[in-house]
Amino acid sequence: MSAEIDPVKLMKQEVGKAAAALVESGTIVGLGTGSTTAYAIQYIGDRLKSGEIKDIVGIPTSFQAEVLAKEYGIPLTTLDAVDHIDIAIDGADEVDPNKNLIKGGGAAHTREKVVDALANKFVVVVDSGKLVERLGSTFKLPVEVIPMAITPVMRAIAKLGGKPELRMGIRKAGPVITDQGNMVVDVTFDSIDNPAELEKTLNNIPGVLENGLFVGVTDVVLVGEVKDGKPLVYEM
Ligand SMILES: O=C[C@H](O)[C@H](O)[C@H](O)COP(=O)(O)O
Repeated sequence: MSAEIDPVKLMKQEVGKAAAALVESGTIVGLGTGSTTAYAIQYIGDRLKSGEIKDIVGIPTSFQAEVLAKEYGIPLTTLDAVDHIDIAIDGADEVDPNKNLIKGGGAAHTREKVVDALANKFVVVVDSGKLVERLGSTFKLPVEVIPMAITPVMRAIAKLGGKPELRMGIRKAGPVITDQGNMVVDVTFDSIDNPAELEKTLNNIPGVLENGLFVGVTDVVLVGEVKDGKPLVYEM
């Protein structure tokens, strides 16, 4: 009897492989965070190992991406050592029809925004369950906040009409702590009508480091889908 293959895992694998195929020899590659990008990192490593591509360097967007890149043999560098990024590959929690995103489900959105926004080509990898008509409809908006400002920031967000919740750790007592040593507030908004404006408004609250709205940054969205039991990838 053959074991059931998880369709979501299959979509993530296929879309990760499709994104990894876009990486060319001699390029600087932004390495995103999350379970979908993890497959892209794995396949980039496979292509390097097989000699299909050579001379690439990665810029990780998180501790997780750094660990995976090392595991799969991708040499790493930092933003201090390069003057551009050719391509960045990263996941998302929601994608709207204008290719705007909510990111930060893994609390990595601050570094991701730095790297993804610098890339000449920013490729988003998602399974079809992440596509939404309106941002905020299925996922709470992550906001990274410096710890001493957590109470006033939550108050300010509530005044904007959001319902903020401090993100708590799983198998760790207390709040989630980001790679920068900060906390994350997940905010429910009844409706995000103007993502560009909300992105700026939230970042303007003293104590907010960065929020998970990525507006006007994406170049390509690769979507993984399973149809009749078979995985397929298309560009949105
Ligand atoms: O902070 C995490 C990132 O923004 C991820 O790229 C995002 O949460 C999507 O992750 P996944 O591919 O695991 O759904």
